[in-house]
Amino acid sequence: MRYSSLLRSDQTLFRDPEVFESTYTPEHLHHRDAQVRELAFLIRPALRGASPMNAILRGPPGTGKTTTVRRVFAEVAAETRRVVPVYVNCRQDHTLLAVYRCISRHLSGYAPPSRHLDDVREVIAARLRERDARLLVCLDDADYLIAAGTYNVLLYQLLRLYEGWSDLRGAGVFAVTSDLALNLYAEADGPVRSVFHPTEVNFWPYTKTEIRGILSDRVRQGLYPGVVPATVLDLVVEMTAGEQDVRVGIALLRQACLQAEGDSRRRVTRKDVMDVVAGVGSPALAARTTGLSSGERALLYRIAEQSLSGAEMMAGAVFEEVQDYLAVGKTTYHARLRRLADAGIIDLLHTGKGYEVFLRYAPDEVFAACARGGPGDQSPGCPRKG
Ligand SMILES: Nc1ncnc2c1ncn2[C@@H]1O[C@H](COP(=O)(O)OP(=O)(O)OP(=O)(O)O)[C@@H](O)[C@H]1O
Repeated sequence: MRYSSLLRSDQTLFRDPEVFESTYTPEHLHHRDAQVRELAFLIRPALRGASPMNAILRGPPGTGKTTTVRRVFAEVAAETRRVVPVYVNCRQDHTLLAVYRCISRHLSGYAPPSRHLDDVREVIAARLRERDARLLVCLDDADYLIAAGTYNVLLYQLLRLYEGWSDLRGAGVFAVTSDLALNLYAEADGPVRSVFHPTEVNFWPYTKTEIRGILSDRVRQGLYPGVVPATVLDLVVEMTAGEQDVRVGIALLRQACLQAEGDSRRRVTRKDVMDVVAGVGSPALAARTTGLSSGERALLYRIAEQSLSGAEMMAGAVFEEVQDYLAVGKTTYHARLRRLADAGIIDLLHTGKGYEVFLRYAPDEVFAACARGGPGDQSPGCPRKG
C-alpha cells in the first residue's frame, strides 16, 4: 500500500456523517415524483377549506414511504397555515392517548400538560379552531394500531372530528404500511369505511438504476471524493437490489467506510463490503445490526437463543429470561426491544396477552451478526449460554 493512500488517525472519510443516519432527510427525493404529485392532489381540497382526502400508502420496507410523506408535509407546512400536517410513528405511539398527545404537541409546540384523553382532544380542537385549519395525520406503520386494537376507533374519531366539534371538519388520514399482506382498507370496520375512501398510493421497489442513483447521491454528499470506487458501489447496489431496501445499501456503505477508516485507508474496497456481510447470510441483517449498541445486540442475541430453544416468546417472558444475563430495568428493556423492531430485525405483535416477539431471521444468522460487533463497540461478541 502506498503511504499516500493512508489516512492520519485524526482524518476521516466522512464529509458529513449525518448523511448515513436513519434520521437524515435526503436533499433530493429520487424517483417519487408520481407519489408526491398524488399526495399533493389529495391535500389540495384542504387549501380551499374542505377536508383533505385520504390515502393508503403501501410498499415494501425502504421504498421511501416515510421520506416522501415527510417531504410533502414539510412543503405543506412551509406554504400554508390552513393545513396542519402531523406525522405519527405508530411503532412508538399506538395508544389513543399517545397519538393524540403527538398531534397536540405538534399543534401547540409543547407536550400537553394533561394525560386525560378528553383534555388532549379539547386542546387539539381549540388549536384547529384558532387557526381555522384542517388536520392531516399520517399514521406511519399503521399495522401497530391494528395490533394495539386502536385502529378503528382512531380512524373513526379523526375522520369524524365534526361529531365532537360541529365547527370542525374531519381530518384527512394517510395510513402507511410496509406489510403487503395487510389490507388497511379491509381492516376498517363499517362505520369507518363509510367515511374512509382512501386512494391507494403504491411505492414499488426501486430498480437497480434507481438504487444506484440514490446511493451515488449519498456517497457524494456524505463522503470525500474517491472514497467509494465504482466497482464497490456496483457491489453494494447489487446487494441492495437483492434485498429491495435502500436502507441496506446506506448501512453497508457506512459500515464499509468505517472499516476502511479504521484501517487508515482512503478508499473502500469490495472486501470491506464483503467483510460486513461475511458469516451473516443476509446482507440486510448484516446492515441492520451494524447500527445497534452493544446492549441492543446483547438482547438480540438472547432473543435468538430463546427462539432456538422453542421457549415462550411473549415480551414479558423474554424479559424474565434475560434477567440472568442482562441487568437492565423494564424501561431499558422495552426501549431496546423497540429499537430492534424499528431496525426490522424482530416484529412485536400484539396478542390478547401482550406483545409477542418474532425473530425475522434464523437464529444462527443472528448469532453471527451479533458476534461481529458494531461501530464504537468495545465489548466482545455475546458468548453463547451454557
Ligand atoms: N427516493 C429516495 N431518495 C433518496 N433517499 C431515499 C429514497 N427512498 C428511500 N430513501 C432512503 O432510504 C431509507 C429508507 O427510506 P424510508 O424510511 O422513507 O422507507 P420506508 O418505505 O418508509 O420504509 P419502512 O416501510 O421500513 O418504514 C432512508 O434513509 C431514506 O432517506
